[in-house]
Amino acid sequence: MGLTIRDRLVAYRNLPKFFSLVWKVSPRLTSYNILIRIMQAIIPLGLLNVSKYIIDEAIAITHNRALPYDYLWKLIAIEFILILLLIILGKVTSLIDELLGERLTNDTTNMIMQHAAKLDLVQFENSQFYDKLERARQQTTGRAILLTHLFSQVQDLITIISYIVVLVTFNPWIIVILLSVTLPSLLGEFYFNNKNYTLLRSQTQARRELDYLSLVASSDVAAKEVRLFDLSGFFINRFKNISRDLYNAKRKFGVKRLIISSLISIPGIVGFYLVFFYIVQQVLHGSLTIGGLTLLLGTIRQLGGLVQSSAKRFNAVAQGAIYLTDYFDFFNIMPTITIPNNPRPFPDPIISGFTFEDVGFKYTNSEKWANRHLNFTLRPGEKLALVGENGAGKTTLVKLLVRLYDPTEGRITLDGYDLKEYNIDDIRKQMGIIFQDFIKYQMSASVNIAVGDISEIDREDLITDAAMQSLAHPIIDRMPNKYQQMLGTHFDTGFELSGGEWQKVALARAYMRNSQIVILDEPTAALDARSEYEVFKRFSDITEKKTAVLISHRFSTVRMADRIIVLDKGEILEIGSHEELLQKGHRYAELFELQAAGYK
Ligand SMILES: Nc1ncnc2c1ncn2[C@@H]1O[C@H](COP(=O)(O)OP(=O)(O)OP(=O)(O)O)[C@@H](O)[C@H]1O
Repeated sequence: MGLTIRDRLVAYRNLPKFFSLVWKVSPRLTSYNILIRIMQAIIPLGLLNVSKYIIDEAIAITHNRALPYDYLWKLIAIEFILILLLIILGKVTSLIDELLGERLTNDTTNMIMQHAAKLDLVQFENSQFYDKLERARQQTTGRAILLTHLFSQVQDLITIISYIVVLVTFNPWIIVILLSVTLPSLLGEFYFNNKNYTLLRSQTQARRELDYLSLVASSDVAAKEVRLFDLSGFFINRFKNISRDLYNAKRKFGVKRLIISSLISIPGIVGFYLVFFYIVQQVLHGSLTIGGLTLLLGTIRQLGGLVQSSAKRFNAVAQGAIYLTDYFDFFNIMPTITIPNNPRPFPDPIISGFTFEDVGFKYTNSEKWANRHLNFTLRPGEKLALVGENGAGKTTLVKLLVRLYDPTEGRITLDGYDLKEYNIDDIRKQMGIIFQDFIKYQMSASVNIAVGDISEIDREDLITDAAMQSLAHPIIDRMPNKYQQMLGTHFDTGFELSGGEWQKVALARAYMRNSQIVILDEPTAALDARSEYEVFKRFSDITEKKTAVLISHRFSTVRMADRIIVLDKGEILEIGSHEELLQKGHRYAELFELQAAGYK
């Protein structure tokens, strides 16, 4: 899809907002930038004028040798100073642009991170939202380039206006003629820039695939499979085919552009020589000096170049401005899970527990109920296990409990009051939770544990204690740098752990937090059976007074819980203790027997 002139103009409306963003990043650097650019914009005209006087004075001296040289030397000195100033100012602007650009990149990235942290999980699962976030994020360097383009554009416009004033003062017709003859090539420039943008946009998917192919063929993650399945030839060929198509499309477009833009530049050249002819006539008639001739010709030549480059930049600025729409839109997205004005204090200790009152939940992008008709109470101090087949709704239930989502129907109460009446930060503070897809932070072992309660990052004793409880301590103790050991493979000094070892480290996070509720959503799936048994045994000893919810597919673990909820297609099928459920002889008993038989 190409950009219409209207799209471009609409996008330009983002620019004042963008400017105020830049201003906020650094009012000082922005003011310097503007001041220096205004100077840079006016100096070229000054230079052309000084050259005019130099030539006229030099000619006057050749006609009359008796004239003093002082004035000529002064003019040359002024020209020298102006040129020097122009060069230095150019370098200063580059530096300021670079500094301001870097600060803009950092500040906008920071703002995106801050805003993203405020938003709800639900929003991250909406693909349109995610696209917006991704585009807002990816365009960070684009915004720094846009900044330079924008300032350069304003600078060039000032120079263009100063040139037009000179020409209009001499003869307004010159401008009329020049503009009309350069119009075709100007429009051509717009047309081809737009086509080029459309071409690049249409190739985005293919280019992304190229990036992906080169990544897969050379990444550490895929190296094992690529070798074993002998896939490198396949990837390389695919890369070659796609890149050849892209190259051909680019060449075809480039050649067409070259031919047409050469043809339409002819009227401009003819027009220029008509004006040139007219100006020379004026010199021959004595109404214009040689210096005047050079001033006018220099002005016309430079004006042509400036108009062309501004036209090109107009497009670049418009494209940058279009991406700004994504950026500003992203900040208009507000969290849907809100905090009440006068939140209730979180009970400490919890008295009657969490009650699910006919709770149902549907993900926004799905028609299916992930949970439905949930009615039960999680009592304080209770150890509750959730079991059920894949997709039965165990994780969703836990996410509702910690208010990562709000129920679609029904409500959850805590000590008799709706969970929505409490401050969400308090709820989260009181929950130590580890999910099955926990994050393996490419940071030190110590940080990997401290994330459980980041405010205690300096408390080595707490971190070690937590590691002892989750059985991670012996693993960390064996590593060369112990708790300061960088984990993962991303950095040179990193030490990769096995899946189960990572889980033990992540589990320590739950012990870091001094919370009333602990939730373990299958963070032990990669542990061997003995480790999982030990982890949970310890877990129930240590969390004796705490309320705990655990999700596991291993019945040897599940049976340790006080009560077990069996979920099926999002609904509660059975609820009771291990013995009660076995006695009932329904699904739980059936699944338990099935697993036990496997071990016989
Ligand atoms: N982010 C999501 N968007 C849409 N549907 C989802 C999302 N997450 C889960 N679901 C759907 O909700 C249902 C319940 O998923 P949930 O993750 O709660 O199951 P689970 O019991 O924890 O499964 P498992 O044992 O595989 O971890 C599934 O059908 C799943 O496809």
